[in-house]
Amino acid sequence: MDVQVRNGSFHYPGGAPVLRNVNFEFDGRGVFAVLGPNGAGKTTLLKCLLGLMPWSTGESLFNGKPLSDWHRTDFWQRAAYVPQAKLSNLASLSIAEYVVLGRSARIGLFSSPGKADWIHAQKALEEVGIPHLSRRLCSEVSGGQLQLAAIARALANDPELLILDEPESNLDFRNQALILEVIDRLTERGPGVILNTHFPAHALSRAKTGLLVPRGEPPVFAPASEIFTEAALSKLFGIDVKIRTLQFGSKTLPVVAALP
Ligand SMILES: Nc1ncnc2c1ncn2[C@@H]1O[C@H](COP(=O)(O)OP(=O)(O)OP(=O)(O)O)[C@@H](O)[C@H]1O
Repeated sequence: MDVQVRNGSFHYPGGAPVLRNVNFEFDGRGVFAVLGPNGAGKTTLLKCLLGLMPWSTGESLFNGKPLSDWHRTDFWQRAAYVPQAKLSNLASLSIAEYVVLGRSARIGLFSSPGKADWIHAQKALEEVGIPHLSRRLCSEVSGGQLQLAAIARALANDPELLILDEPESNLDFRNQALILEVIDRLTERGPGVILNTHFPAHALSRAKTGLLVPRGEPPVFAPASEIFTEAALSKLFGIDVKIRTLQFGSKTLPVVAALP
């Protein structure tokens, strides 16, 4: 699904502007990365993009159509959003029940999930490597496992567009790699991924295009090769950043270091 933001700006009621002059386009193929320091407005940007909070000015368009013209159910059958992990009020659900909720936009308002919905949920749990946790309560798994379940919940919806807000932040080294693998498999099959990440190496290794979100300045939209550079990242984070590549057989992996 093609995604565009035109002239987006946002301020909380009575507050200073958090975002201004947000302009970007993602063709819905591969990975689009969002990178910036804490508090710059990346989560706010994702919420405004998806209409979960209203842009103060500007608009989001999906497949060229303003979000306001989309039927909500139609939109949420195609898009899935994974916010930063929170247990909230879902603690009493099993992981399988939590994941099947990802099918909500495809299940009638007064209907219960059918066999096909449970199969989708189980497949999604397998995709993120935690099918064995399906009967466990959400309150009985770790923060990282809950994060994996949240991603499974989004995958259960078979989205065309997946929006991930810091999906790796709660995860150990192995599970971070697992999520990147899931993203790779997914984007090969078709769905596009918008990835808000605190890991420049993840943005650098996956994204074709992206958005740098500095604090208090308009975001910079450009091809990854232009914005995920030592100079741009050093300026963005206010610290000397060095990028090197490591070769492992046929794989080239970027390594990004911040030098104090
Ligand atoms: N409900 C709110 N009311 C007022 N200000 C808020 C609210 N939520 C967030 N903010 C402020 O808006 C700014 C942007 O917050 P946001 O969560 O979008 O940043 P972020 O770039 O996603 O940060 P992080 O990388 O730390 O997750 C911050 O300065 C934050 O303090």
